[in-house]
Amino acid sequence: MTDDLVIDVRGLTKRFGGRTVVDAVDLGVARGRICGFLGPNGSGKTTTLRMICGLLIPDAGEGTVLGQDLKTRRSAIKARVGYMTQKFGLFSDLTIAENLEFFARVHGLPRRRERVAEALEKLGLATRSDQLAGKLSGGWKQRLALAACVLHDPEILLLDEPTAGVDPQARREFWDQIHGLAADGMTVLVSTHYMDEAERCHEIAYIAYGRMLARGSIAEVVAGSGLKALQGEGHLPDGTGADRLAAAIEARPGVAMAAPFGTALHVCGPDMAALHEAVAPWADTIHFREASPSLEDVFIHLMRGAEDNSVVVHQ
Ligand SMILES: Nc1ncnc2c1ncn2[C@@H]1O[C@H](COP(=O)(O)OP(=O)(O)OP(=O)(O)O)[C@@H](O)[C@H]1O
Repeated sequence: MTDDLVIDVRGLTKRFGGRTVVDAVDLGVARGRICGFLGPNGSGKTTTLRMICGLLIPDAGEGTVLGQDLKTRRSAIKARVGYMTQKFGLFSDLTIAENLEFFARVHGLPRRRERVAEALEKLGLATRSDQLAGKLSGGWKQRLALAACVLHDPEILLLDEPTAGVDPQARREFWDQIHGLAADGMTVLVSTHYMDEAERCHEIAYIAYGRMLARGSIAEVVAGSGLKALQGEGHLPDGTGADRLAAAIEARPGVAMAAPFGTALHVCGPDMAALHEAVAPWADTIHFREASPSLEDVFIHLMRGAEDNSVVVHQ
């Protein structure tokens, strides 16, 4: 194990039927880091998380989680990892405290009452402990699910789209909780489709069609994509806004994608000179300035360049 890598896996591979849904994925995450796991639907994020927490046996690959061998020490890994699934099951007719007591019992935890009290306190649930889980808003339900996942004092949290469908304020508070846990030494691997959440991670990993396509800090991933961008604003003489030129500009050579953002147009491609050339027919009246590509631009670009693995190959 590399010194402080608490997740250190290489070549992780999983096949279902004839399809390789996770294909030779390498991932290292150091203690106390929050790593965002991004990628299109069905790209293998959940499957990777399940292999890392010892729930699913990889078909190939090796590595350690918390220094424990992924192949031979799955039970030891499971005991020290908290895993919040996409549809984490809570009992709607039990209170917050009763739900936590139930999970503490399932884990066979000693000092149940104290642990529940600690989790309630740590995640800001103490004042609501008597509320029925079924009556909570989406954000509070997710917070309760998070409390249930940390009851057994895990050292790693694997969170699978924990805030899907939760409003921005509640998502922000949820992320504040995640940062609080990480500040205390928790390592977090969290899958998400939200770009603002990716930006709250220390580092990100982007997977498409089972393959890891980008890894690093946001600045590293954006720079590594080699993508350049122009931002266009203004109107043509006939009143057409820059945002309406997306299709025409995307069809030009050298343009990987063009997309409206409000009244502005975002144009991306691998070569800045080619981008300027592509927008030249409109540049008299539309003002195009060089911009940094967004993380979303980079992800869409990576995904379009990746090979679709959704076709079943029967062997
Ligand atoms: N037990 C299984 N049997 C067969 N196929 C499966 C199984 N589990 C997952 N898959 C397939 O593997 C692929 C990867 O699924 P996975 O859930 O890991 O993707 P994901 O990136 O988490 O997707 P999402 O963002 O939609 O949650 C999908 O095509 C899925 O249908």
